[in-house]
Amino acid sequence: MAEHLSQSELDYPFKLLEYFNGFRVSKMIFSACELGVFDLLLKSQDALSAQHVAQELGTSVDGMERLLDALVGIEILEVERADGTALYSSTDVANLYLAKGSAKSLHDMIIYRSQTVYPLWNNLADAIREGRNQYEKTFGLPSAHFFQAIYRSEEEMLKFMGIVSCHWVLDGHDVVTAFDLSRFQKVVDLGGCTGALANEMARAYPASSVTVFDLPEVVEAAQKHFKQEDSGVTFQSGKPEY
Ligand SMILES: C[S@@+](CC[C@H](N)C(=O)[O-])C[C@H]1O[C@@H](n2cnc3c(N)ncnc32)[C@H](O)[C@@H]1O
Repeated sequence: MAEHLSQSELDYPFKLLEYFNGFRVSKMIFSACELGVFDLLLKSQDALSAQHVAQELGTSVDGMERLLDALVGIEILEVERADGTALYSSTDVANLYLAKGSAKSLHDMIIYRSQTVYPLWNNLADAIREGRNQYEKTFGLPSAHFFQAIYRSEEEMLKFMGIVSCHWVLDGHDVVTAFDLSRFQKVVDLGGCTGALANEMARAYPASSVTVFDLPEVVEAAQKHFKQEDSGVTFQSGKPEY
């Protein structure tokens, strides 16, 4: 029988403390991404001192040293010592997922979580009390129309589209092949956004015709910024009210 959390935690609340501190771990990674730590370490051939990183990224040396040590503590960075100086380098995982530009980069997802999702979750208790999203309180935006709030500017819309694509880079192939969908000759991804999932679908089932349907401004941006040549996916736009 599965052991309940409360029973295993009675002597010492390891898990609970880990849960309480989860936001600190998230914020360390978010901040390092925003400051460009992972991009700099990826670009550099050599391991770098905190002073070097701080100078390149325009931060305090003390703050950067603390951040780098904390990232070593959670095994995202590595450290070695040379003549008494700590030199930091990225792990393969950080290079692949946290720096910009790799095929599997989750950078856009991290920035969106840091700048949009995290502030919204800061008002989680109010969301539960009131039974509605917290765009108004968090960002001063009318929240009745969810996507009007999310797409409040082109920049915000592109950020949202970036995070949607990131998800499917990780899980898209597994999702579309979890069941054999080859007997469906026509597939429409309603609200298919950038077409990231549709691309996976088209790759897995080359005999099917795959169409993405989304709002006109999203389809335009998808084709301009996220288009995958040769994917065979077609786009159609419209704005059904519901
Ligand atoms: C949460 S996103 C999901 C995107 C994608 N299906 C995925 O799972 O990655 C919802 C999508 O629905 C689209 N959408 C929202 N309202 C819509 C409407 N009235 N008509 C068409 N698409 C809409 C949004 O632009 C967005 O791309």
